[in-house]
Amino acid sequence: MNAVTKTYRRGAHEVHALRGVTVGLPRGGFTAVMGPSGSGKSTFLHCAAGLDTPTSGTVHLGDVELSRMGETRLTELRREKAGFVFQAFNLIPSLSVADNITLPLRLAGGRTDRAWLDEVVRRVGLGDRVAHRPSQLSGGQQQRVALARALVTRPEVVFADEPTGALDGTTAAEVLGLLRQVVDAMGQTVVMVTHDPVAAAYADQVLFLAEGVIVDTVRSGTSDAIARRMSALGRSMAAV
Ligand SMILES: Nc1ncnc2c1ncn2[C@@H]1O[C@H](COP(=O)(O)OP(=O)(O)OP(=O)(O)O)[C@@H](O)[C@H]1O
Repeated sequence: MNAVTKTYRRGAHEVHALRGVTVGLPRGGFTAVMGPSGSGKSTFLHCAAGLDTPTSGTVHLGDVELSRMGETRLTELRREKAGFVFQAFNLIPSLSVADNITLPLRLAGGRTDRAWLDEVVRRVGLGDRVAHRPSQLSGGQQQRVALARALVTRPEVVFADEPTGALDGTTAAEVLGLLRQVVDAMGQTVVMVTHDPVAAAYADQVLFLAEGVIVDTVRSGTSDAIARRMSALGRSMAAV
């Protein structure tokens, strides 16, 4: 993404959620995005994924430029090139695990590659649960379904917005370990917004946003180092 700004209008006011963000997210890498509340993390993710369009600047997803695309084409492109994992899992309760996972393929009018589906289900450890309904699964298992659904289209990037926000520590660690594994073993690119330094430490690099700009990047940071960077950011914001 290059020189991306996003300005929201709230009544007579303008909110500058992103103020000129230029960053390349490494293909086959795991990037975490952190920052104080209101720093623009969700806006960044939404612009990067084509869920929202920037006010100015350009966004590429793979080799396609999103920023000037109409809504219909953008929707198609998101289905083809982006996978999503949200805090609230967002599974369809009336569908089985298998049907939840293959939903993006059906929406895109594509065929299900049986071998790939089996591979994805195996990788996320859901082999014996495919006939279950989401309500019959634990939170961690539901998030595994969401991850499988995100991977099934072989997306350019998996975008995860607080994927462990609703999970306890042990279950969160399992889901983060899986995200790490899809990067290492499958070469998948993952971008994750998180508040949690422990979660961010699973990433290869952590981008720190403050007031709509990237103010720092930490590579291969421990959770302690990331937490220290975050609290320093909090203090400098509080001093403004
Ligand atoms: N649709 C919208 N309309 C108006 N203002 C918005 C909208 N979405 C976000 N904002 C504002 O833009 C700024 C950045 O919001 P954003 O949600 O990207 O931050 P964030 O870092 O994800 O915050 P949090 O950690 O609290 O989720 C905030 O001031 C927010 O109030």
